[in-house]
Amino acid sequence: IVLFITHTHKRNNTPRGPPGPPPLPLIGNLHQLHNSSPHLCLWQLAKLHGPLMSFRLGAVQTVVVSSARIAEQILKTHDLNFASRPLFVGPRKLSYDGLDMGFAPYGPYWREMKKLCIVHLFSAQRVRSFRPIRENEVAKMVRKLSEHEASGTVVNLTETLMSFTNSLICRIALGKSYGCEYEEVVVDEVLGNRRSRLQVLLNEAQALLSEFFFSDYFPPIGKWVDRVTGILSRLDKTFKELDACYERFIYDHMDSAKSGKKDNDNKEVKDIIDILLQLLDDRSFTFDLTLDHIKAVLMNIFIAGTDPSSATIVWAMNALLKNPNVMSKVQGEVRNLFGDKDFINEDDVESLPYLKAVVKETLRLFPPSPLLLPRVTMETCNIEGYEIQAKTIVHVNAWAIARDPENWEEPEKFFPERFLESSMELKGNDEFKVIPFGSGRRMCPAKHMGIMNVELSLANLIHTFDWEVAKGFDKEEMLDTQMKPGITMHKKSDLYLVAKKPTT
Ligand code: HEM
Repeated sequence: IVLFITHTHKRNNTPRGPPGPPPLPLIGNLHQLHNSSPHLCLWQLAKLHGPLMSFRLGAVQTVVVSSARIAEQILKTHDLNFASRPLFVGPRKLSYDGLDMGFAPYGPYWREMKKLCIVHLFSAQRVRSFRPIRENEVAKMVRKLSEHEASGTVVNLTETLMSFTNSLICRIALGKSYGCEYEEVVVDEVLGNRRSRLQVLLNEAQALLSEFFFSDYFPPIGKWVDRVTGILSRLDKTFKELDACYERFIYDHMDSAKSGKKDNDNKEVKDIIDILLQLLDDRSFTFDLTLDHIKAVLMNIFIAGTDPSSATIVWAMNALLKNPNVMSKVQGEVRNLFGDKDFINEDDVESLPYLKAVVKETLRLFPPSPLLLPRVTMETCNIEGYEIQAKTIVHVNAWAIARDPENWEEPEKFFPERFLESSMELKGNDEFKVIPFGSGRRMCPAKHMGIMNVELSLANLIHTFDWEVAKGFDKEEMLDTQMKPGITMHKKSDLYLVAKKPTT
């Protein structure tokens, strides 16, 4: 009786956690999520349980935020307490035990690594220095597409854009496109398009970063299950191959620095490895920079730098093909101003407000990281009267927030005009209605680079060509908005299109 009374008293006086769906024994709410689009399942659940919802995945307590008001609490008011990341099995391995910037837990090491990245890799001056590479790679892509246009052959635009962003990031990070020297793999059965081995490895790493590892959710038996399913050996194999690639890139740079010959496509522009190798002798950091730190940063640049940009351009083209009025308005803007030019450069893009609005509207409706990257609480705290325990995993559903009818008129409509009338810059620090780059301390440090990649390539794609869905493909099916599973939200069906010379 004494135990019963003490227990009941304690329970009545314990602050309440956020509401949520009742968990099943052992698995919790795992059965309510499916891997291909967890943000959609969580959005539906949030409609029933509210914008601050808690649930359990195996042994892991999780909270999901689905409104701009609560996102502001998490990413601004209490940002410090929510600034850490959980180091799950996949990210732990691929980030050399959290030596990178994206997956490292919050603390003195992450702060120092962030300083290094912001000052040396993502500063406005550094991003400007990569401009010739961006313009050169976009021009190369347009030349390739012109060959298709001249011969009237079908283009897999999704694959073209993946290769473009991969090639761009290779030149920014490594000085040249290494990928092609590795064995190539056919990835497109219809047209026989191929991807370089490096691209295939990065895609595998991307998949592994969001794969379900039992060890993360069922600690005592999980490792054993992961061994049996083979996922741990898949992770090990990908890690070893990628590690060998990074090592080769770094040693090639060291060799050419010793010999004084720059084996590079970039002429005067310093690439990311050049910059990081110079920092090896810099004693101003609180830790000794090693090759593993450089490899971990390279992983971030490759994974974060390639997929979100190509996914966004694909979603933008998909939306424009589905909305011909918007397509002709944005093409009108570009062609009226620059009709006589062969190439739209980065200065030209600055005078295209409607194109910029199209990119913002794309990022609102199709944020490439719909749940941002997961956070973990450092201490127990109180949000809107609910207690959130320390070590709770937190997902911010940027997808749901950007479609909330409380904040957006006709939220499902692709309507770039809504951004012409507002000064919203997707910065996230004062506007939480649309946060494709996250916000607060862990916000994307390369927002400008990401937006510039998307705006420049989109401007040239729609300026140089008119686009149609290729004959023999079902238009409705191809332009649907289904997504592939993964840490970045890619469109499920590839865009098979025909590029044509503009008629007017
Ligand atoms: C359209 C393009 C891009 C989008 C939409 C995007 C989006 C994001 C998002 C949502 C996050 C997590 C933010 C949070 O947790 O609050 C993030 C983090 C990050 N992004 Fe981006 N990103 C883009 C391009 C890039 C590029 C080009 C790079 C680098 C070359 C990059 C590097 C990073 C890094 C290093 C982080 C981790 C930051 C940290 O945890 O401290 N991103 N990005």
